[in-house]
Amino acid sequence: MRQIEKVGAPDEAETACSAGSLEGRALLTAAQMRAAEQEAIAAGTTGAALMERAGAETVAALLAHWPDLAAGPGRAAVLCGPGGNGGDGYVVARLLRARGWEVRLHALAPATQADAKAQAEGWARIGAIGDWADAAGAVAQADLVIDALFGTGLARPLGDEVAPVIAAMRGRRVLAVDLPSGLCSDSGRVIGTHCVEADLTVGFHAPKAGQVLDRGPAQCGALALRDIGLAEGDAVARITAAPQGLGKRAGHKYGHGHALVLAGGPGRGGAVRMAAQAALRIGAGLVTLGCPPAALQENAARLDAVMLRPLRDAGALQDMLGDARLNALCLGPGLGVDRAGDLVAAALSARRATLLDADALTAIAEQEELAGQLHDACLLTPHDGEFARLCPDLSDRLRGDATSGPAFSRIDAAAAAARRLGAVVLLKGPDTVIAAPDGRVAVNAGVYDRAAPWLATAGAGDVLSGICCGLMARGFAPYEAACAGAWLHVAAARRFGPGLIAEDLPATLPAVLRQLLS
Ligand SMILES: NC(=O)C1=CN([C@@H]2O[C@H](COP(=O)(O)OP(=O)(O)OC[C@H]3O[C@@H](n4cnc5c(N)ncnc54)[C@H](O)[C@@H]3O)[C@@H](O)[C@H]2O)[C@@H](O)CC1
Ligand SMILES: [K+]
Repeated sequence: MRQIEKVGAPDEAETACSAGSLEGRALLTAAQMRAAEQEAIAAGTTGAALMERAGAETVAALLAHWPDLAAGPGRAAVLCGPGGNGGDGYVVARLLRARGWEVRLHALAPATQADAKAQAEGWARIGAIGDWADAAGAVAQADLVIDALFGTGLARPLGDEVAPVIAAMRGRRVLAVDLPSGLCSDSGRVIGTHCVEADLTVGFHAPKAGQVLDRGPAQCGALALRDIGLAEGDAVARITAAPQGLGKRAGHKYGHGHALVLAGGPGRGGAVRMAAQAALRIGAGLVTLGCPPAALQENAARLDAVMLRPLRDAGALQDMLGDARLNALCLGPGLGVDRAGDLVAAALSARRATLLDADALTAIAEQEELAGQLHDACLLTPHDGEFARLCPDLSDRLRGDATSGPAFSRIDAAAAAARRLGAVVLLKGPDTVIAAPDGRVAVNAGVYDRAAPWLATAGAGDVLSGICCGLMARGFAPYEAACAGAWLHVAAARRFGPGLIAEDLPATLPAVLRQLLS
């Protein structure tokens, strides 16, 4: 994935957005971006001034990103669409030309938006607006391609007349203004089939959801965010940030919570043992692994600090939960589909903080009455396949072809699932989305981080479950535990780096914590 090589690569200083600089940022939809623009216009600025600023910031960002282009002028192909995005393109063309660049500009369609029209007229006084039929030729000869076809106003698939021009971009440096054309600003999905693949995307004001979700990072390349003087308004989600409150007071281990992690039969305990260790590492005072008697010996041979309890069936779990000090439960990894339903029912009736993953999610998907017992102290951590079983209709909308914008997004899907299930949902992926039933949504944008590919390893998700469960034992509410857990999970992977296997994640947590708490 190209953006991962770029961000955090040796040229990091010129790359405006790494995972670090996106942390905590508000994510906007196209409608929210338009509202911020309208608010600024109502407060006295003009659309023309914003467009001028956007164009100037784009040029500044490209010169910062590619110092060799700053050293001397080259040849640019500027591709303009009919709306505001095209308007930004006309500004960029004028500014590059003023710096001595040879600029060939091609309009896909005449400018129709008022400010863009004025910019197009201004450009026409100093340069030519070439035919679209010649755009591919100009692109093939350019040192730099400026994609200013469509931004937040993309409403339908790009026409086939764009395909040869996109094909000609191969091997060229491509800068997308605001968004790579063809990419949906709200979902990060490609509308239709054609989409520009940029090396650098210069976004304005705030990151857009589509820049961090789904195909967004791959199509955007590196992301440079530039201020254009708008005020912060509503946001659809936030990017996760380094968690607060992980320091520990001195005191008895029971003061730091007691997590119960349930395991399946012999030979199925690897995932659960990693989850239990992660829960301990993240600071739960005590962690007990409950497993069928036949698996006790195997687990005992591989665990020391984690306590073991035989747990024959759901009745035994109910008895065990008579101990109110067991304040967080983890059901899922390796549990076994045969036993999962009864155990999940017993766990849910105790109404403790409960993490549900893997086999526990399958049981909930298959037994409607279990879904009805979910409560707001539950955290569900499905990957895409599990999500499809839990909420097939939402998954279908997410996976179906996107033919018009804005398309249904992973944020929409996770938020709808959280509302429907009445529980926190963490939808796993390179762009993990965490949604609470009260409407809060966060995105863990590990995609802009070199750790992401190393996290695609067996058992990594089980460790995430353990981290989140450990945090819930420590008293974090499920949504906060999920946000912190997802962040810590990526931070551990980033710290460990290449060659990571799931076991390394719990072992790396202390170093991550040390850095956070220093
Ligand atoms: N919202 C803001 O605050 C600012 C927006 N600016 C720029 O303006 C852009 C948004 O402008 P617009 O809302 O005009 O949207 P766009 O410029 O993205 O395009 C909208 C126009 O394209 C047409 N269209 C949509 N999809 C099409 C398709 N597949 N094929 C052919 N035509 C299609 C629409 O009918 C409309 O005429 C932003 O992306 C950004 O680049 C900047 O100038 C700065 C300020
Ligand atoms: K664009």
